[in-house]
Amino acid sequence: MTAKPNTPLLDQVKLPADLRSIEDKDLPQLARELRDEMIDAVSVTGGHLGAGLGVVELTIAIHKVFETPHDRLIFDVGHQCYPHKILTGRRDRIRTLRQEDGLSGFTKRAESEYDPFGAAHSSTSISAGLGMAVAADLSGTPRNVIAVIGDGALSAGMAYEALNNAGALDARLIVILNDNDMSIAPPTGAMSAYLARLASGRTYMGFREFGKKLTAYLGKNIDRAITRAVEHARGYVTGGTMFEEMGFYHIGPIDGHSFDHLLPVLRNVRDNAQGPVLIHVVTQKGKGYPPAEAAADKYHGVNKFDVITGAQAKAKPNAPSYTSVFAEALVQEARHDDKIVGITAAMPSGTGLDKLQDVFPERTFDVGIAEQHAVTFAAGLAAEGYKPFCALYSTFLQRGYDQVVHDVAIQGLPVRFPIDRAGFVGADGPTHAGSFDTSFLANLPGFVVMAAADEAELKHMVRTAAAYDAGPISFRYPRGEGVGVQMPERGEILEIGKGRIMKEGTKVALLSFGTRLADCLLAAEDLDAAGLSTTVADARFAKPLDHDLIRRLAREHALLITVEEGAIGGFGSQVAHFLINEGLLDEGLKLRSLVLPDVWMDQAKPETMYAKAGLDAKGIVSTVFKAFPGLSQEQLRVLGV
Ligand SMILES: Cc1ncc(C[n+]2csc(CCOP(=O)(O)OP(=O)(O)O)c2C)c(N)n1
Ligand SMILES: CC(=O)[C@@H](O)[C@H](O)COP(=O)(O)O
Ligand SMILES: [Mg+2]
Repeated sequence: MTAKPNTPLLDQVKLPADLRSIEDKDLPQLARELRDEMIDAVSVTGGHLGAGLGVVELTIAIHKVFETPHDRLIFDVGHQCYPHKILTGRRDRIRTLRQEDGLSGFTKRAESEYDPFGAAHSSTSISAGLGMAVAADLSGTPRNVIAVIGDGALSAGMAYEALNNAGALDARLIVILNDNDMSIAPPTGAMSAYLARLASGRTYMGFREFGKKLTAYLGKNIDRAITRAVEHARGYVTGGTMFEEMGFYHIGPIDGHSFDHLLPVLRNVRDNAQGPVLIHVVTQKGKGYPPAEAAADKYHGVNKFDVITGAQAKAKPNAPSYTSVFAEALVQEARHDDKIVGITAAMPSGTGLDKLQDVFPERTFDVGIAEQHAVTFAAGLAAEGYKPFCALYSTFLQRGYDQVVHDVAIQGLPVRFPIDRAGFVGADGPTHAGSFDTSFLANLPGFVVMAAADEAELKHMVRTAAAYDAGPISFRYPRGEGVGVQMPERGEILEIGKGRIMKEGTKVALLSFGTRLADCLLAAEDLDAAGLSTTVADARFAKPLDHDLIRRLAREHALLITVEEGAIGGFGSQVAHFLINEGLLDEGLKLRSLVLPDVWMDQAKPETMYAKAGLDAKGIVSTVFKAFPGLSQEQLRVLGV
């Protein structure tokens, strides 16, 4: 296809097949148009911008050379997939990105045949790609499988498990390492230094050019065994890369923004590769958009913004964010106790540990995208008398669960787990929802499990966790801003296992765990007005439970409802289990447990998601109404149900 006069090339590309008829020489023009389209789209949707800008040429080149979707293209994390989505039939929906009923912000199987594997959690692409490559071998299906993984994602252990296995299986898998020398923050760890050496080694490049020409020549004429021998020999001359030692044919580094580099290498690999190949491309996160290029975070995640100036829309917060309250409270406690250390898994700004890093850099550790390691690293510190705050988003804590059980809980080590992004997170959708941490922590013997009802409670829980040395302790809090309550200068130390009564009633008891407390208080106003006198209590602890409080609520009310921003198996289940075995249900108490629904809820505004889940004031009132079918018309009118 040659560009029609006065018609943007991008308008002629509905699917990659259209792209493949564009001449190589016109691809830079297509890249310019694609980059502009993406910038414009994200300026109105917000989302992940920097990563996608860095892979515009790479994405075009891959779809140009490989027969997607027959050839499988997997993006690691998937936050860089916006160019891919625009090129694969979703341009018309790209401005619905990360919104209710809109496109996912990550790759998603259900969304397109061009998304063979969903992502969002990091470092899964090589494993999934290897699975698909082996499936192709087993089924005798000639197919290329390409996994695009970033340098940050390559700091996770899972990536090495996959590289190790791929090398052993000698599978026909193409791994493209997208090295932009950035994670969300600048990368940490020895791997990023190693990659930097690879990307800058002139001598290495010189020897490699000669070695590659020789290998390529031999590779065409002699079977793979010889080629591998030569490759190995080359390694001795040029100091083979770690990837080659793991059985990969390593190509690069090459310029990931140059079609002159990308196209011949991809075509050569497509036509000649027999075993696993790793192509190391060097790109720039935020490429082509000066405000992103200039930003420290390369516009990794942005709000809506002005395309001309790059200025991001900043909603005026009514209250400080939970993350900032946590960060300031931790710094405050760290000033009082030099045993307090902070650990993040590549999310310093997201968790707020960058604030601790500013004040106590020597007591703050960014271990890379390595949650498993983060947890056991914290356990090692705790074993030596330190007070580690291992700050992980709820969803990412899932990655280190066995370490929580095996290395922390069984040994009763006093690791502190600040769990941010508890409950629905909104735009990131089901992959990032913090749904399960209460369920998977409150069942561990010896664990103390807390949830902050508001930002003042969060300060108390940071102080309590800092003071608690008897074993592991966690406290969860949601994404976004607090409720605007008065905050203490410094948190108080809470009595472990003790909840609090917020308001007294006589007929209905609402027992909240976490920030649904505000909705419980609102619901109680309506219930009181309808003559259903309602008690509201804040449990504060899912473990140990406040047995005295629960007994009292059970004995003095007709209906007890537990409310939490977590899946079944968490706080409500713990309470129900206690009530059952205490015989407190034998006396006719009505019990209801409000939890996150047993479905993967797609992205929307969190308040919309909670309303859909029946976890807002209206949903709580409705639950009471259903528990008392004999309500009068007047009561129903007052309840608005
Ligand atoms: C298991 C897990 N931990 C943390 C994250 C948060 N996260 C999303 S993208 C990212 C950085 C990825 O860096 P890289 O792979 O280099 O991609 P780039 O943004 O540079 O293109 C992180 C830490 C995640 N998605 N998954
Ligand atoms: C892609 C990824 O996993 C992170 O960028 C995540 O989206 C950050 O979430 P927050 O925006 O809640 O910090
Ligand atoms: Mg990177």
